[in-house]
Amino acid sequence: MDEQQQEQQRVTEVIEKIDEQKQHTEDLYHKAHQETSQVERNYSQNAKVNLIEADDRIETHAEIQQQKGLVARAVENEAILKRQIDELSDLQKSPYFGRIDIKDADEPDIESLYIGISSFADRDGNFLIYDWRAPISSIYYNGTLGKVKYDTPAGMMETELIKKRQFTINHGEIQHMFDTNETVGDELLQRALGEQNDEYMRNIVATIQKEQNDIIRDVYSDLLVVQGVAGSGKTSAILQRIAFLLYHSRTSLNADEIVLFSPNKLYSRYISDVLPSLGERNMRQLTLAEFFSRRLEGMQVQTLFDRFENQHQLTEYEQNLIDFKESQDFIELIQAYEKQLSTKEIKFTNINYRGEIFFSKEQIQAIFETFPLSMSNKERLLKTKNALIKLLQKRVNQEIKQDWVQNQIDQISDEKYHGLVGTRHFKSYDEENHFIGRQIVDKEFQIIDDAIFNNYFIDSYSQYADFLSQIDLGDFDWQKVAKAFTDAIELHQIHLEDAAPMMLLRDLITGSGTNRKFQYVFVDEMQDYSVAQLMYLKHAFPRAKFTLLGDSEQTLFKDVTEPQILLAKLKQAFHVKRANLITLNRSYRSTAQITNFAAALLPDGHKIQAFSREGDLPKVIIADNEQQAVVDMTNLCRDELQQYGTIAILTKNMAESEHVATLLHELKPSLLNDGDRSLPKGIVVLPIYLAKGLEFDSVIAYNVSEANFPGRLWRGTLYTIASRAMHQLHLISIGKVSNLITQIKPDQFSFQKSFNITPHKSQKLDE
Ligand SMILES: Nc1ncnc2c1ncn2[C@@H]1O[C@H](COP(=O)(O)OP(=O)(O)OP(=O)(O)O)[C@@H](O)[C@H]1O
Repeated sequence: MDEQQQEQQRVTEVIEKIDEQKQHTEDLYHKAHQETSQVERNYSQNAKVNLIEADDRIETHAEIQQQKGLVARAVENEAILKRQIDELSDLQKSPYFGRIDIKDADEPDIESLYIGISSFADRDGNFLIYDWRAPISSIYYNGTLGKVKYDTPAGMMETELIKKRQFTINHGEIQHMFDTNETVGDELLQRALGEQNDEYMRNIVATIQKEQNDIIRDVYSDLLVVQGVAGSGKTSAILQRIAFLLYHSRTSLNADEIVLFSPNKLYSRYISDVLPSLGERNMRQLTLAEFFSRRLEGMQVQTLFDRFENQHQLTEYEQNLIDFKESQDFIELIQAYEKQLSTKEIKFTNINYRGEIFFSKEQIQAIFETFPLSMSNKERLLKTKNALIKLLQKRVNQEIKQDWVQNQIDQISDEKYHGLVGTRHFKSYDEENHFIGRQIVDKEFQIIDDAIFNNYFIDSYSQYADFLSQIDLGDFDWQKVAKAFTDAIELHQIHLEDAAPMMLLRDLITGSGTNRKFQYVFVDEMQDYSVAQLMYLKHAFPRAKFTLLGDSEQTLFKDVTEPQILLAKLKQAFHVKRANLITLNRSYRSTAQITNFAAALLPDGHKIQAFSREGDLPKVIIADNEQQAVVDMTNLCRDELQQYGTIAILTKNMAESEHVATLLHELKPSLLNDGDRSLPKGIVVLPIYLAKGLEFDSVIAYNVSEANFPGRLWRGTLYTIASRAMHQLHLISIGKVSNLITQIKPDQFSFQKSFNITPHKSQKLDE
């Protein structure tokens, strides 16, 4: 038997064992299912017991609670077994993708370990497959043959790596198999990357590269910053990292304690399948807009999309002001302002009830002033809150005796009565009356209670305006800045650059706004976040370790910030000890021709390494007018559709996308906007900021003319557009092509004047 036959025999044997285990688990599952049905039946019968009979009530209640517990446990048990069956089914199709042969110094024999998506042991406890996240599996990703080290909970271990073998196994058959000394050989990666784009991102466990593995397995850093060029696998790496962390800290971390800030809803959907495909639950996902609007209820916070749409229209003064408001210095000014706030400067406001003052601001301020100055504002406010709650309780007790409450008690329905009273017993009528009255008033005054609890007696907006008006720095007219802020608030609007500082000020004064539950915070596309926003996130999740990923070159409409400078800034701003910067320079998404073209758009693009997957040169098509561009795009789309599943026409803004979609209506393209949650197949038209983090088989960049992409501030936009393409890239220009492109060496792309004319290299691009 040759080696492949031997390996195939093992695969077949392992699959048989998996099958046995699966059948056994399925039996257990059916039993569990019957048990669940039984306890559910018991529960519904018990729940029907007459609850009106007072004597039975308490007993029934206890019984129902017990039954409820039983139902929950049975359902959970069933779900665990179902998950195991799913995992075994996945393993059956492709039980593993790697093999390492190792020899420990004190062992005479060589041991062969097979690595797959999850562990599998036979009935005698022999591991037939090791989970890719197990300590020993790191050798597969990190090590070259010879002496290797790997980290375990018991410390560093050493062994000798004798062989590394990779497999592609499909439906139980070995398709390819080869030995390698590299991290993970090019061959497997070539195959993975050559495939067409899917609706969902795939996991990359079989082909994780060494530098990606460093990101995935970092359990030490409090702040991990990843600067990775477009397509270098940042998003892939964080998802595998989450799966790794969940495995590594199985008993102390669950998926609900991890939050990922994602750029948009399309992206959220695109990545949603990776963790389930690895047998893990998804983490929480939020966009920055969602996070802000939850914390600033009733306000319309400017979205990042709105910012992108309008940024290029800003004057230099306006842009400078935004930059300053988004800086660490500005956040420090807020912190200093809050520290020195005197009692008189705190902006109290009335708590109203049904249009009338319930607690006046003077009354609240007077209470606040009764607490000693030696306390911090935060402590004094907490005490004020408690005092207000006591006063409210007093009012509740007085209110119970009012006619309106007594009237409601007299007219109460049986159902409502039982809802309020439950299983309680009362010694007297008065006691019962007081109890019910209290419930009614409590409910009525809930809104006041909420207002106290949420610190609505502090006018955070006026406070922030006050802060703005007293700044004495830079060339800005701060009185005007404060007025513009207040005017926007009148319309329930808040600019993006004001949101984080404003919330921070509110939280610092009131001692609120922090969530200690989250252990990990991930931010993808970090270049779209300001330092002020990131500092606010750190404040909001004080216990969490942060992983920030991005590409400074994909900054839209702005100059880039060097990653080292950003790390230094964040390290200082976050007050962390263990910060780590990992740089990824190899790009996997696109063919080498597309990556090299995209890299050439950047001044220091030479550091970007293309993965050696060959394809066509990107093509610039010059149309004389819009009509001709439409003909070109139509022909192009029809051609590309023969070969590819998704073709994206990317524009620089929404208005342009709408225009293009109208022009191409015959092709019935899907026009995507901010609210879209899924990516259809076929032709899609969308602005680049909505395509962040996404990729398409074929990309058409719309109108890359000098008039549409003038100057260096558009460089990042063009680079981001070009780097979304996996297999084909076309760039349509109406008239003279942007200088950002014409400065590229002519052998890195081809061009043609009109779609049906054969390309002619000597033709001048800017003719
Ligand atoms: N080790 C790998 N094995 C297989 N595929 C990989 C690997 N690394 C990256 N890829 C693929 O490369 C593409 C780009 O990866 P990903 O989207 O994670 O990159 P990114 O750095 O987040 O990109 P961008 O910043 O441009 O959005 C994806 O299709 C991903 O599956």
